[in-house]
Amino acid sequence: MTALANPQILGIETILLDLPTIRPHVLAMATMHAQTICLVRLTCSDGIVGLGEATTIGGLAYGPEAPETIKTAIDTYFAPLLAGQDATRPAAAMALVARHVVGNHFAKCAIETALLDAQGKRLGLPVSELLGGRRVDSLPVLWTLASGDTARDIAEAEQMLDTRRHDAFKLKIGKRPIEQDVAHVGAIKAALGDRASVRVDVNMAWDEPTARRGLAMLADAGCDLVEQPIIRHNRDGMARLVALGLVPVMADESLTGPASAMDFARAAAADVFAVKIEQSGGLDAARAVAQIGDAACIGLYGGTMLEGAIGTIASAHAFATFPALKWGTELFGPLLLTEEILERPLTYADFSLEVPAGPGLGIALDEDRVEHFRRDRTATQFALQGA
Ligand SMILES: O=C(O)C[C@H]1C=CC(=O)O1
Ligand SMILES: [Mn+2]
Repeated sequence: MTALANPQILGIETILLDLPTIRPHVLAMATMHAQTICLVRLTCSDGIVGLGEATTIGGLAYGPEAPETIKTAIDTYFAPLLAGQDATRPAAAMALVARHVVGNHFAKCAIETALLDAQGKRLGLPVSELLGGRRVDSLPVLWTLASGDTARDIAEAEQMLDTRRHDAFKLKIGKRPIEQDVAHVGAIKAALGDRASVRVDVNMAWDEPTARRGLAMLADAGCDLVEQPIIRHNRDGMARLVALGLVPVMADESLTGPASAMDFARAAAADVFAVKIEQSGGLDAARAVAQIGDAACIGLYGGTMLEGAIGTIASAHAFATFPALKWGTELFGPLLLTEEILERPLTYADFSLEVPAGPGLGIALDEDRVEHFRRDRTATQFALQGA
């Protein structure tokens, strides 16, 4: 078959979905009450439709893209560029995108996901097999305790342990004075004891002297891992914190793709990499981040941007191919939402998430639910009600 006869990309549709969270999710930079998903549908000339998703946290509070900017970028620049391109060559399509689009990692990730989903459906292979082959069929999943209230967090953790849903917990700190934050961590660790791993994410809220103090106090409180204690670009500061050897330090916001991974690996500026498909610029780039980390003997952890089901499963396919995953994953995004948008919900059991075995991402949307939660429909409804 010649390249010309291959199926082509016909069009790309983007839809914003607003989905409420089960409770407020309190982070240093924002408190979430809902999650907005930019859903991508990529239609090919052979009738195959690939799904992708971009999501972020708190609008523009977390990273350089928001669901609305991602939608605009895809509608205005990505879609015209990709129309008519060979749909069977996701890597070639993404190379074309890379030549014409600077940055926009989250949008690129959503498009790559849709291309891989379509190609997997076409070939009858799961995305993980297209990416070199999965090593595992399920992934350990942690839960973030971030209600803002210690007693409520302990009750939530106990319930997660009882139902065997999660036995590792990440606490969001950095918003309150350090003494209060560490007391909160200590109380939760004391309540859970050896039954659970307790870790923290500071989301860059500390300066380096505060982080030095914080790491010592957190080590005493029984904390297993400290994520991104200081600002993303202070690589040398991260290296100094790692060198203290008090508690493992994980890089998250600092990792924006393979070049940053190389930089942090060379500087020994992390004990662990939180690898995220969106922040890395896509699934392929996330795999490169993981491989660089692994080659530098840095532990790997599968991170989330609190994606919904599509982004979560795209992440799961990528993470399932990682050479190792010492620190597990945090792919719990869909569990933080009140609404299901899949025909069949994802399977969480025995502290893990199952990686689907069907073609492509291996999931299907419940189209009625998607229609119900799309922002343009809700906006129209409100406009009609207001009229
Ligand atoms: O890691 C982050 O910074 C973002 C995200 C991941 C889990 C969670 O609760 O928030
Ligand atoms: Mn983080």
